Amino acid sequence: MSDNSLILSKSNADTFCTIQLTGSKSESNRALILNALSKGKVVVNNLSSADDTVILNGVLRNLEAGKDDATFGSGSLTQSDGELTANIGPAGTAMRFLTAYLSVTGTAAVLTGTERMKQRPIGILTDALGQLGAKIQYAGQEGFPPLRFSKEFKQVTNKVNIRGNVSSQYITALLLVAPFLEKGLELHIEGELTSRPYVEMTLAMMEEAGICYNWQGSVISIDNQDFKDSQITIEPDWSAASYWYAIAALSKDSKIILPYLKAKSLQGDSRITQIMEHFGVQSSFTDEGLEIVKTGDAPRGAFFDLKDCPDLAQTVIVVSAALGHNATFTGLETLKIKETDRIKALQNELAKLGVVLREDGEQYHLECSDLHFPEHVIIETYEDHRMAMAFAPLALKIQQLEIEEPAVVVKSYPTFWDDLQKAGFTINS
Ligand SMILES: O=C(O)C1=C[C@@H](OP(=O)(O)O)[C@@H](O)[C@H](O)C1
Ligand SMILES: C=C(OP(=O)(O)O)C(=O)O
Repeated sequence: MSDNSLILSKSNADTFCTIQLTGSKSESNRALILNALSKGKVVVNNLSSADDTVILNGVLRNLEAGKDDATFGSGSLTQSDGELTANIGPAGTAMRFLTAYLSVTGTAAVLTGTERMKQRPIGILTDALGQLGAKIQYAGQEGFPPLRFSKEFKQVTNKVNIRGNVSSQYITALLLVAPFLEKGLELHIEGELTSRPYVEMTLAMMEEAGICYNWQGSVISIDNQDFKDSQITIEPDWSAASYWYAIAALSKDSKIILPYLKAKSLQGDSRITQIMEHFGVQSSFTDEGLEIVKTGDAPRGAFFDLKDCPDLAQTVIVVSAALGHNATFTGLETLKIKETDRIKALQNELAKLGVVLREDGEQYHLECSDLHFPEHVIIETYEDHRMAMAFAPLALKIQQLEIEEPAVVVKSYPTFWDDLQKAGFTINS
């Protein structure tokens, strides 16, 4: 065992528990921007404890209070040589949403993040903001963070073109600030729109905050308008729920209750209910919450398109591998620019079980003919919370599952390891 790892095991293969999940980080981070732009008219309830949310909240609260020497989670706001720097650590949504927010509010600051964040592209968003009139400079490599924002913002047009196939977060960032823009926004999305449910979530939450919009074909228009006094209540995180589906799927028998998840969710990752039917897990919404049960009866799915729910990819691919289901996946293009290159990370770690994830143009084939479960496997996590959480359920199949850098889970699900213990997993460090 290395210094920074934990060993996970489970003495029996049945899982019966009730787990209270934290709020959705996607909903929370949208709500925080709406709260800040509305000057508090939009009130947020049940904010996520995800580090990505703690960071965005910290930046916004400290900017509001005029502070310049604060740390919050793995983020900070500091002043040096007369320049204010916001460090948002690994939080993609914080980086993208703040890029739009700092631009249009004319906040002179530098926005930076982890070394990985400096490799995650942002040029599509800075170009779009440039079309609106923002003056953003690259403080490092062109097209990537860190970014330097200027004190002045003068809107020159409301028409903006943006590519839709790299990250929906660029589009969400622009939509969130649109009601604040003097001339409003007419956003023309070019090409395919990836992660579409996240854009739908943004607009639905803006509607809750009293904002009217018009979405026709590939054009979304939002006029300059005021927010209304409103309350937004954040639903628990469906991406976090997906790991409990994986645990149910790999258990012999299971009944897991996840309170407050809704059948009609704004989160596209609620698609996990349908996907997991293919792995023998059934969902029902009861008075106690979402109940997930292993039935074992599975219409074997052999093809999954995850373009609408990329954050489910690791969960679903690992479950499929562990059950020995060969399958083909599409819609995985954006995985290479997330917390790590998730395709490479999956390929490396699945190889330890004899499973191959073979790239074939836009398709990825999962080939499980050599699947085996060694007694002790070490899983690397690549600074990616979802690598740790997607592989953890394998402790139901592997006697000693060692997870490197387990603290990565804090990004979206800080109590993940505690919750596993509640569910009967044993953790040794
Ligand atoms: O808007 C959001 O809250 C998110 C959008 C998705 O990113 P992409 O649009 O880059 O796929 C998703 O992967 C991310 O975890 C959260
Ligand atoms: C991709 C993710 O986050 P982000 O892009 O916001 O860093 C994620 O949580 O899986």
